[in-house]
Amino acid sequence: MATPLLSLHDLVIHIPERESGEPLDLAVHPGQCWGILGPNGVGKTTLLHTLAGLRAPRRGSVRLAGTRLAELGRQAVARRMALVFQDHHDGFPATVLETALIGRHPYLRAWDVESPEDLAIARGALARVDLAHLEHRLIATLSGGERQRLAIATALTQTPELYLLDEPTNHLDLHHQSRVLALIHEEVARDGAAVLSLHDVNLAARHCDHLLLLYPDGQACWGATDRMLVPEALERLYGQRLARGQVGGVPIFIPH
Ligand SMILES: Nc1ncnc2c1ncn2[C@@H]1O[C@H](COP(=O)(O)OP(=O)(O)OP(=O)(O)O)[C@@H](O)[C@H]1O
Repeated sequence: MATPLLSLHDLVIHIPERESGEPLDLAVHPGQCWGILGPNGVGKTTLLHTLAGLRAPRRGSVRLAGTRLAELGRQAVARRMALVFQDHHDGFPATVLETALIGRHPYLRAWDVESPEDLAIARGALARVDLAHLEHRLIATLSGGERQRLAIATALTQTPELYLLDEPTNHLDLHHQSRVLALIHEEVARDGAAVLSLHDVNLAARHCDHLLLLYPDGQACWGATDRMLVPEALERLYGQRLARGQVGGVPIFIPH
């Protein structure tokens, strides 16, 4: 099989107050969309930060396209991997378009200015998340959902192969939840890959082809979505009884 875009080797993430965790050994290949599911505080964000090389694991390693993350420079990583994390800090008063253009920085040298092509890529990304009409707005004036869509647009502007997204549907209305997950699908279908944490099992069932379940005691299991969506496993994951139904051939789970 071809080299995976991302691979986890004997990886144990560092959760300060947890003694141990099951080592993760899995590979994310082009064309795959992986969902991370688990209750609050289980380590979804910590895992994504570790996969991005922003936090050291307790044990094991992460490889990006076959090379250990630790051996790659940040610019090389940023050309292949885009991150959408939960905290959006305003560094300085920037417009929506200026912020999306940050996605082109991995391709520019120190004193380069963005080219017309960079501008076209950023504008195209803003249009894909329905933000084209706000390109001149200051980001401090955006709503929570608009900020989240801008973060997605900035990642799209980066034109990476791999997306790491922490709760990408956060703050989004129903239409934009669907829209953003469809966009991720489009990127994955172009030989990309995505790893995203989600709180909504039903979105995961519909949009992810592989799932990683993280349990509070440090246990984990992973595999193809249809094998992972077992009601008993999900009930144990969340400590919540679930009723299962089906819509259009896709399972749905409702707390009861
Ligand atoms: N700097 C820190 N010091 C101590 N504990 C920490 C620190 N950072 C994170 N933790 C703890 O590590 C655990 C995992 O946090 P993480 O944010 O990865 O969880 P999560 O699964 O993303 O949660 P949520 O679903 O609530 O977003 C939590 O119990 C959190 O309180």
